[in-house]
Amino acid sequence: MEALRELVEVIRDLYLRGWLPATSGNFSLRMDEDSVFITPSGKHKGKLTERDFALVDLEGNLKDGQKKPSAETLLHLTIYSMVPSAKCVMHVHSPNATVISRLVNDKIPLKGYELLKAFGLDTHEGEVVIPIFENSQDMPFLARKLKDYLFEHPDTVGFLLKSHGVYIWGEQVSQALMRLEALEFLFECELKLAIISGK
Ligand SMILES: CSCCC(=O)C(=O)COP(=O)(O)O
Ligand SMILES: [Zn+2]
Repeated sequence: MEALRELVEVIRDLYLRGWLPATSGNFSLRMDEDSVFITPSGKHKGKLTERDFALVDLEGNLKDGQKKPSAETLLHLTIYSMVPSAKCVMHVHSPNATVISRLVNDKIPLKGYELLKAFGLDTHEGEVVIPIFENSQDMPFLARKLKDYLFEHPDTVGFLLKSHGVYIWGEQVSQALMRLEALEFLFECELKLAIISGK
């Protein structure tokens, strides 16, 4: 399947960028109303193939085979249920996302950047807010927090888990990747500005 092949290539590339160290990160692709391909838990992301993906329904039940879906499957499924346009979800442990999540509380407002157009804004004058949730191993708890937030803020484009990493989604693999690259760049800019201004 073309989109899954494309996603596997993207994952390898992101691994080589150093955004998926030590088996971290997870990725999914919505196939139809009730089927999602998701990366297996604990697998090295530089060596993944299309055959490694688990197929689950929107409640996280395996639809076939014996694969162990990502431990963070519930977060992917919450995004698909709350953002019907989302067809691909990416989660990485990129350095800038992880560092900025530790430095800032609650949310990161991104304003004035030309690259905000990656999120569908017409001009640099708009604002994109990236919320930061406390990290937790309790996925149902985290999924409830995320669901409540997305209900209140339906235009959300992604979020951070504190000291953990970033989640982003898109209407197809290429849009999710573009938005991930844009966010990582904007986080790097914000971190550099914080260093320069001594904040
Ligand atoms: C070794 S990374 C810790 C788990 C994690 O945060 C992650 O992104 C990967 O979890 P998965 O179950 O999808 O392999
Ligand atoms: Zn993670």
